[in-house]
Amino acid sequence: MIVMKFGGSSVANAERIRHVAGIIRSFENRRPIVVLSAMGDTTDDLLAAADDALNGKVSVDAIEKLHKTTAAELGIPVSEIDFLLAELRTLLTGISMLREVTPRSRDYLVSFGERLSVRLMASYLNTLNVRAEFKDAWDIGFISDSQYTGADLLPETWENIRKNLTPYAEGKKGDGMPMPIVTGFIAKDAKGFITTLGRGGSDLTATLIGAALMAEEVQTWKDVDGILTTDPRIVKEARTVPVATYDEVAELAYFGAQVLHPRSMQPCLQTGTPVRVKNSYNIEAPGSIIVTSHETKPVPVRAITSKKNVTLIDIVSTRMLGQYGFLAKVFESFASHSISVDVVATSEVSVSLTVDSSKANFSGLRHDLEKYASIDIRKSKAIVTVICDVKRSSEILSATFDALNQEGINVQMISQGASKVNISFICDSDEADIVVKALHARYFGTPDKPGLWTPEGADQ
Ligand SMILES: Nc1ncnc2c1ncn2[C@@H]1O[C@H](COP(=O)(O)OP(=O)(O)O)[C@@H](O)[C@H]1O
Ligand SMILES: N[C@@H](CC(=O)OP(=O)(O)O)C(=O)O
Repeated sequence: MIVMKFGGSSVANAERIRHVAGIIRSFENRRPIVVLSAMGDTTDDLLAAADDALNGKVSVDAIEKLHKTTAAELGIPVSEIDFLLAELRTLLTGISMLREVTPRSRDYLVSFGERLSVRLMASYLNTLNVRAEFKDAWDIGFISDSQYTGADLLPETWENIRKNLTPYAEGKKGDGMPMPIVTGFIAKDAKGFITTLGRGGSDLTATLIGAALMAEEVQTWKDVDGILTTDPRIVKEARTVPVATYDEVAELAYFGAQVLHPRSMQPCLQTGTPVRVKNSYNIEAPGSIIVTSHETKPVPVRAITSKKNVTLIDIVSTRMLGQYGFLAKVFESFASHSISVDVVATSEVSVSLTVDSSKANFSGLRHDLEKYASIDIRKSKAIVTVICDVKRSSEILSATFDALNQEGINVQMISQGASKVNISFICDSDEADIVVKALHARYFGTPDKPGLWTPEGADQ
């Protein structure tokens, strides 16, 4: 049994859905369980519709048009999705009348994307004589806490998945059991309210199902040839990383690579279930396989990623010079304002750290910290992270600083050591792309100049 997850870009319209159905059929002998995201940019469109509704405008026509047109082009009766579209319109009308939307309502609203796409795919597969049945994730036991817009799945989800999907997983082709087409990204909390797992959360739905059922592998199908050496929108020569470890991919995702959801590696890391990243627009490409660190050899540099819009905070002790407990007090202040920290560099009397600017209210924090320290808050910074073999850090850092020096870039902070697979640098946000390009060129080369290493780790 395998799990096949298709992201929004892979199911963006009727033609893509037909193409994906063909991919699913080509794997029918491996007893696939399919996880889908919303079609194309539907999640963003639903969030935009919520904002319009807050201003009194119910704008669901484009979303309705996309899904109704897709149903018609696939030869599916619109009745399969009509009731969902009607419910969506009612919800948006309600939001426009109330002029308010809570995180809970926002989750309810965005859930329509995945609920629509699985109904379309299941119906279409049945027209191809592939017995398929859509499953809203809560129908197979996805239960989460109530942290709306960023919910954590509860442990009982694992057993629920086994109970609900093992009969299918252990069945055989032709036994009449319908192929589950499961909504990614969404779940329900104990009170029965719909929750979402954080943007990009369909990857986590897929890896959890794969881990719970001990699948042969989890395939995540995207619009790129696999995990690439960096974001191809920054460096178009980015190359496919053939193999990576769960830890490397988790750090890559956490530090900005959109390609996989930051928490999605955890379940398969626990069970050792391989994850394969494939391109639904180029099915011949081998993709990337994600395995445990015992199953692959380290390479000097695996990939580079960047995370912009971070804030660098420098904190220098005034009254606690040399006294233990300074750092504990600092982190206690951050915790009391629910601000999570990304990268840290410390000395006995000072600490520098980065936080995600979009999530932090600094006034309360500043008030706390200034009781015992002087602080300097610097916004519009970026973290550039090199996923690498830190045992070769001297060689990597030498090449890195030489490349940055040539670009006239001054690194404002560096962090290495906490993680065994990453070195992070802080620079200004508007320098981040220059840094990524310079490092990618130095490590992997450009069309007219070889770099130091190949993505497979060989010296060039
Ligand atoms: N290191 C990387 N490797 C591959 N893709 C990356 C990387 N960093 C950023 N990306 C971007 O992530 C996108 C794929 O992620 P996503 O849009 O979530 O796919 P999907 O919606 O199909 O699941 C790619 O189109 C690419 O632009
Ligand atoms: N549709 C949701 C969930 C998701 O994972 O989407 P995608 O697979 O397209 O990244 C989102 O946009 O966040």
